[in-house]
Amino acid sequence: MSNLFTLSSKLAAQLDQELMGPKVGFTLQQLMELAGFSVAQAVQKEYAIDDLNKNKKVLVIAGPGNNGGDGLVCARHLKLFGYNPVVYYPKRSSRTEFYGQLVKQLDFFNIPILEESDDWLQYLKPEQTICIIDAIFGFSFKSPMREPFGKIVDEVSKIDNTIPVVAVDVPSGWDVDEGPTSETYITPSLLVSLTVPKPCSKHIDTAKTSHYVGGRFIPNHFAEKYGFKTFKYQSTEQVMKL
Ligand SMILES: NC(=O)C1=CN([C@@H]2O[C@H](COP(=O)(O)OP(=O)(O)OC[C@H]3O[C@@H](n4cnc5c(N)ncnc54)[C@H](O)[C@@H]3O)[C@@H](O)[C@H]2O)[C@@H](O)CC1
Ligand SMILES: [K+]
Repeated sequence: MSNLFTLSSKLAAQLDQELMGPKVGFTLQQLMELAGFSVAQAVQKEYAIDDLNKNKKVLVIAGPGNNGGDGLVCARHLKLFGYNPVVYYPKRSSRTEFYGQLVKQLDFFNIPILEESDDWLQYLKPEQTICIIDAIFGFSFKSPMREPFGKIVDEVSKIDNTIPVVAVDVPSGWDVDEGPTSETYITPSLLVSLTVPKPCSKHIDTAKTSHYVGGRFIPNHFAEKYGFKTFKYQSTEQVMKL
């Protein structure tokens, strides 16, 4: 296990609340835009488009909360980067009007959005798909997993990384603090931790999984309050390989 600095699920939620609280004043929209943008940038670094894969898809699986929202934003940026994203969004968030707006933006970009009953399994074939974005659950996941997500995670884990899986913030099904302890979970090829890695990321197998940090939106004095230093991102980069 690495000696990487990590922030517990409780503190990550507290940090998030503080950023969006009255003193700091970020909106969820702002942070999600940067989070989704950074994941798209990590995908571009690890799975670049070339002549062989340019017609393939990127399957973005979006969950019901803000991790899913990061996936919706990421899909839009991937399209701008030249990829062909397809979004599987089985349980749409009705938390705020904002989610409806994100969906409208995907329509505007002609990005297909599959409903729960649509055939998303057709994209679980290496000849069809460059990579899969796991934006199902982030730092608020609590086991056991309810359907339809248990079946979805099972299907993705069955393909055994014949298509690389990119986990947004936390690999879905992993306990945020304890790691892969539940019955079904994603084993990512790439993990993009947002703001700061969560304790579960100490359980990734670094021989098989690349680990990036993204979500470049806090100053050092704020990071220090939570016991860490901001990461040394290069120039205008939105992600850094750990
Ligand atoms: N400061 C940050 O780091 C930021 C984090 N963001 C993202 O927000 C995520 C956290 O978002 P949320 O707090 O909305 O939580 P999540 O997106 O992790 O999950 C919450 C949703 O999952 C459902 N859920 C939880 N456990 C479940 C289970 N066992 N079975 C089925 N459904 C379950 C909940 O009902 C809720 O709808 C982070 O991981 C990150 O991806 C960004 O969007 C914005 C900035
Ligand atoms: K995830």
